[in-house]
Amino acid sequence: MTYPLDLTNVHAGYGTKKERVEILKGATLHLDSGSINGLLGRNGSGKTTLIRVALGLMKSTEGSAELMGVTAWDCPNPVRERLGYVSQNLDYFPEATVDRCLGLVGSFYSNWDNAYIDELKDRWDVGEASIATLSVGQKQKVALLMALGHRPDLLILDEPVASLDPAARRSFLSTLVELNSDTNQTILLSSHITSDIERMCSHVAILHHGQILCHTKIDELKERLRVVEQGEVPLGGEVLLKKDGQLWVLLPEDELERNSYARAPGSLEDLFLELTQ
Ligand SMILES: Nc1ncnc2c1ncn2[C@@H]1O[C@H](COP(=O)(O)OP(=O)(O)OP(=O)(O)O)[C@@H](O)[C@H]1O
Repeated sequence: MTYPLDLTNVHAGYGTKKERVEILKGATLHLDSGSINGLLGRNGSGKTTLIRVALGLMKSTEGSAELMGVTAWDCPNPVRERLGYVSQNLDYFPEATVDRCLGLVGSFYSNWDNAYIDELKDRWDVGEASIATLSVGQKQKVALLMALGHRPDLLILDEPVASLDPAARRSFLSTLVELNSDTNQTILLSSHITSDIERMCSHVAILHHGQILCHTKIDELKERLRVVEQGEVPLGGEVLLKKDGQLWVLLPEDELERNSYARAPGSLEDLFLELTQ
């Protein structure tokens, strides 16, 4: 099966052979086509590093990273054209105006949709100014426009809404959900705002200690996660974590009614904090 993004047992880190820090230690993540995935992890857990490997900007030392079935590191241009990416670094073309900047990026793509960009500019209230004079939130909007104009099949966003005000954040996130339902676009979005992830994503992936602790539908995670004693994992239960002598397990459907299991916290934020403490 070919996934838009397929990471298997990825190891990656920084530094020289002598002084190396391993950040990803066997991370595995397969994104289903058309899914919207929130990537959660504590500060410094390696979300940006995982995104760099996924995009072929950084080479893994072990494991494999594939985009649409081809190795991310050697990804050919026709596959790259199907990607959209917004990084945390927003200092693109500071001397250019917004339109000049969008025009330049658009000229790289044969399918750039100017009408769509104009519509989004109106919707997000993006005016004409030189990039250098924009606030961080305004720059973030321009970066998002640059990533959306060619309607990519896979959109990877590294904390895209961190600097947007609540109104702009909602508007942007609902545009993403619309896009996804119109075009079956696959989205990976890292964010610390768990309520946003809960509201707009179908799936959540939690990165912890260099591995993807779980990657599940959010509803299922909230419904099926229970704490069980050692030796009590039911058949078909998926152990996510061992903590304080207990196991955090995704129960199979037919075990949900048993009362002997302690229910995990209800909100994604509480759950994330519990899982990664
Ligand atoms: N270019 C680099 N060289 C050396 N170390 C780096 C580099 N980039 C990141 N790191 C280190 O790798 C670790 C993971 O960083 P990364 O940016 O991937 O985490 P993150 O989960 O995206 O963090 P945040 O949520 O704070 O944005 C951190 O300890 C960071 O200091």
